[in-house]
Amino acid sequence: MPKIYYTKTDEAPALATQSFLPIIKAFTKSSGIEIETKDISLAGRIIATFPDYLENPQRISNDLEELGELAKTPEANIIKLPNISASIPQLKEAIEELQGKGYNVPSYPDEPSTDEEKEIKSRYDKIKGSAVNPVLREGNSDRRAPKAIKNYAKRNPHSMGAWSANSKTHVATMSHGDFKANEKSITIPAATNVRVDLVKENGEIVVLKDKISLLTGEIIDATVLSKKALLAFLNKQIEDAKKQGVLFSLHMKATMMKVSDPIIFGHAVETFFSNVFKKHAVVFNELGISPNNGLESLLNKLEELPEDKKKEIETDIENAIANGPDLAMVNSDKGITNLHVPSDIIIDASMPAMIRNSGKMWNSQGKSQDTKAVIPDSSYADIYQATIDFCKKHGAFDPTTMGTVPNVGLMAQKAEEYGSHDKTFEIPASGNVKVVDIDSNQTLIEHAVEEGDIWRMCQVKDAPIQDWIKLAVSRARATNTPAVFWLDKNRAHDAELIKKVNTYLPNHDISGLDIQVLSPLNATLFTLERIKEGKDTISVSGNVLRDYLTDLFPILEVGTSAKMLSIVPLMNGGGLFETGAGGSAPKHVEQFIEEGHLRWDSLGEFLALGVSLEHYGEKNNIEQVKVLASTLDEATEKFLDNDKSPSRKVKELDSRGSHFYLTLYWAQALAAQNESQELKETFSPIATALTKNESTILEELNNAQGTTVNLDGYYLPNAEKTAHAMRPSPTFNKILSQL
Ligand SMILES: NC(=O)C1=CN([C@@H]2O[C@H](COP(=O)(O)OP(=O)(O)OC[C@H]3O[C@@H](n4cnc5c(N)ncnc54)[C@H](OP(=O)(O)O)[C@@H]3O)[C@@H](O)[C@H]2O)C=CC1
Ligand SMILES: O=C(O)CCC(=O)C(=O)O
Ligand SMILES: [Mg+2]
Repeated sequence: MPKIYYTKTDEAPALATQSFLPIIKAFTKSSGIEIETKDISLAGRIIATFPDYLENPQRISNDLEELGELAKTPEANIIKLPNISASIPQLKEAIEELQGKGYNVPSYPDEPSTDEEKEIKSRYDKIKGSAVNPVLREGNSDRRAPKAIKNYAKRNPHSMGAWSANSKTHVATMSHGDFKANEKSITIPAATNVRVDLVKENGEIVVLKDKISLLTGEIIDATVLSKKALLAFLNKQIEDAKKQGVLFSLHMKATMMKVSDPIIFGHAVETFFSNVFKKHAVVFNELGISPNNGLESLLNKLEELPEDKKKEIETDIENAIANGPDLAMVNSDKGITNLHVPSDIIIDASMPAMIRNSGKMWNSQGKSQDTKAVIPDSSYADIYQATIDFCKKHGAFDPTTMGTVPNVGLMAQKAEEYGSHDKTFEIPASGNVKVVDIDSNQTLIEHAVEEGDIWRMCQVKDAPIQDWIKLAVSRARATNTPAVFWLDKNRAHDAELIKKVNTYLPNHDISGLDIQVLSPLNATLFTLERIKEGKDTISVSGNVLRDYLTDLFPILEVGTSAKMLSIVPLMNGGGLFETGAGGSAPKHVEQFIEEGHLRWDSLGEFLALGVSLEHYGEKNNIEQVKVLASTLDEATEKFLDNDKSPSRKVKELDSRGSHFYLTLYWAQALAAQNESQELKETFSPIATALTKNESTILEELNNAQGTTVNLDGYYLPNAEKTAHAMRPSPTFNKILSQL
């Protein structure tokens, strides 16, 4: 019997899983569906990577690798919850926690010197950053707000901060010397292998990458960000933020862009605290401080110093903060700034959250303030500036009337920038970087570089591009909605992609469809005008814009991307069902531990399960499973109608209570339907018992709130304690156990 694979991840979604997965298993059991859990949590991935360091019973299989292989098969049916894409500080915390629990995994070597340390670092580097999604995403992305969700948002609009035409909020981005400015791109005419060389000024050749295999029709592009230009830009923005009295806030994707963006983040930290770094250069060097890991890691390292030295540096840091522009805060109560941890402010979620909040972020007093959003590379920055300008002119969007913007995203097989980690280099010495065809020895792309510049190469294969264009046409057709390819003919990579769009679109029936190609800026303007008028527009975009737009529009339209349907039709016929675009919500865990209330909204999981069951039923031609899917859809609609999403406040309905209501409505829908007698018989008594015990169950769930919760760990919480904490209603558990 084929299986459904459910992923064990991290933080809030992992907690929610402890409550929701037993429900899924109970409901699918009588239909013979086996739900297998695969551990792709950060802790799980670390443990699976170092079997040779562990005792036998501690070893676990490499579930991510297995799922990655499975994703390439027609049998794949995977429900993927958000997981931590770890920055180095998070990775180190997780390692420390595991070591404290008796796992003898090695520490992360910051500056590996021996071969053994280099090998350890290379294993950790595969776990670092966004290491899960690109492995599983063997298909392109189809993310949208189902009608029921959109209707719910129209009836129950989330709060939207008002916009003033006088807002000083703006985007600051580089005008030259960045990735956008230096991009070069070509389409490969016939399969070949290339190498990346750095030819130093003295003629010496350093091979940066010895072999990259390319397929016929693959688009490659390479570009470089100038360190000098970046530093000049950052200095200017820090000064300007202070002059204008706005918050300085850096927005990056240090997780998915795990090589380039931590370096850029580090330059921002070092520039902001330039006097401190200059004055204490020797000590910092001795302590092995890297600005790329952020201010928090720096402050932790200071603990190793004698008290007076530590105090002196801390005072210098405090002075730098006091003398600089106001810094945007991640947590003003705890004094955590935008520059503390590279993965705290992630552009896809943080920019829309700011736009939703009147264009303001939080300052150190916990008050909201106009902001300079610093997005160093200009490739995609103008979509945010355009949205800000639009809000300044027209006021905030109105969720009760606005249209929707589904996305079809080019993502498969590590497409574009998000697959560039292994081809991104901080340049060790000035010279020229060349992409050289190994067979012909011909240089395909060349850039002059200086020491400290960041050079990178991206790839996107032809088959995923064809699949993406097909998916765009099929979504446009299915919904009769205009589709816009967000591509800039003046950008080298996009120009190559536009050629493909022009080649492959005629392979499809596009009669009567409105399909356009617009630059990201014009596409933003076109789309914003339309959503304001209540009209829908499909965005068809590359991988980075997929990521940005599937938070931007959902957050404006329905309050959070966690409520989105996120399907990845795998290119070999399987299905990967992601749970909205929401992340792993670390703040939710904090609240749960402090007061026993989990505000994680599992709508994304409900929707993913619905499409996963539908896929299962259709693929295996099992009517009963199709009924499970359609009744789950009904239950989800009722869940929305009755507003049973978790509240933000303790002692009110939380994730566990919301799961109870979904269960109740699902059981009721199964009891009410007549397509499957077997399901009707199985679920009628369950529906009756749940209905009868509603108030008892709610009371039991509510009583579990209001006190601190000890899960005995963050990255690897105690399984029993977590399961116990997430299933505190004996009445509910007993009813489920009857299935
Ligand atoms: N697909 C994936 O695997 C993804 C993983 N991530 C990872 O998640 C972590 C956090 O990323 P971050 O950028 O902060 O984004 P998050 O989406 O986790 O957090 C931003 C905010 O969005 C709201 N939110 C997100 N999901 C939900 C939900 N299901 N229910 C209710 N509210 C929700 C929360 O708001 P509030 O606090 O106001 O309740 C949350 O604090 C990182 O490690 C990141 O790498 C991020 C994106 C996707
Ligand atoms: O993989 C990650 O780090 C984040 C993924 C993400 O933000 C997305 O796909 O929307
Ligand atoms: Mg995202």
